Amino acid sequence: MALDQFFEHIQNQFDKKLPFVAYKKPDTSVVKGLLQSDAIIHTSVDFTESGFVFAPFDAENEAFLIPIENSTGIEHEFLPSHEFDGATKADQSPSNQKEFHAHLVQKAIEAIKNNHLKKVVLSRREAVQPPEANPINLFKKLLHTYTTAFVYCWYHPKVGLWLGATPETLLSIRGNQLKTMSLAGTQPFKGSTDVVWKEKEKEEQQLVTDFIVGSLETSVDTIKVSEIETVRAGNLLHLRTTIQANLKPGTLNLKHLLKAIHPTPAVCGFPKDKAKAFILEHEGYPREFYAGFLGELNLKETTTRNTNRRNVENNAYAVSKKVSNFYVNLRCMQLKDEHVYLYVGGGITKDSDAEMEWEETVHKSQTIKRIL
Ligand SMILES: C=C(O[C@@H]1C=C(C(=O)O)C=C[C@H]1O)C(=O)O
Repeated sequence: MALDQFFEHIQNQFDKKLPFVAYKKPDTSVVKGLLQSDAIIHTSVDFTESGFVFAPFDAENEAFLIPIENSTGIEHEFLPSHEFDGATKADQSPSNQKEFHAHLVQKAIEAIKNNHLKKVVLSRREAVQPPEANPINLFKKLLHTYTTAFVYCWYHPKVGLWLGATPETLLSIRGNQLKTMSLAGTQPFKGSTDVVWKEKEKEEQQLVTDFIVGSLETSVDTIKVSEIETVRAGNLLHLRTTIQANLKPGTLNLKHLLKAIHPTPAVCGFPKDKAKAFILEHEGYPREFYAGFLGELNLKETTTRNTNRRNVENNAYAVSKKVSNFYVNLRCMQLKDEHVYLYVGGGITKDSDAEMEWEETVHKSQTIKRIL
């Protein structure tokens, strides 16, 4: 199958109003698709199913599933033709949202100063001009522009269509090995990753690391936490810590792990329940799948090993592992009922400045705006 045919399959599926997901994992050169054969809504009950999961911010709501057994998988090598230079475009964010956002940030700072919260991530939804291009073309543009992101296009006729290019891994599980990251703190990329971070950013990122390590503790044997590094995501820089662990033998319980870790303080806040309640009460719009998570659920990965001894027919043996790779749904947009929305947010702490928090959401909105 040629690459054009890959995209034609996805386009046909969309034209037939059948569910699908197409995606490329960070730093890989394969674009994959999972095309569901019916238009039924499937959900994940306990994350023991196999397929591709699309879960909302609010874990009380349903996580949708494209089950492996009801779908056809396709894939193709994908080599990006050009890389994005990181240039920032002029601000086109609606100023009428600015006042509301500043108010919201102020309310959060008060709640933090009154000791109700330590951090809360506040976001907004921005309606953008419907792009002329169709979603499959937008997906292609995202693929070419953001090579180190998890880039996806997810569609269900009864739910909507989402596209994104996220820099954040929620959880990767391969056999008994677990990987995740703490990603927080934002500044515009201006040509170098050798930058200075303020205490505010360092503290808010450390809070995410501590939360993740704490929430994994009962499920893992050993845990390795990397040094903090500065990473680039399109026109932005973030602070990142990589966390790796071995799950206690025989204890893989994805439902339990996800409940503990999602949503992290990178997209919700701390303490989790209070931050979530603040968001649901004050943000003034439904996040739906923004800051939720999505990705491969319990896929079987088989690697063949050969012991290299001659004339022994059955010395090649297959090792099979269950693999899950979930990403946080950030830098995303939604096409729904003739509307096009993009979603952006940032972490608020006691040291936040309302104007700068607004600017941060404007910068984040450019990840999507530049492909429209
Ligand atoms: C909430 C978003 O991003 C998250 C919040 C960040 C921050 O507060 O600095 C940085 C990266 C992400 O973990 C978003 O992109 O909408």
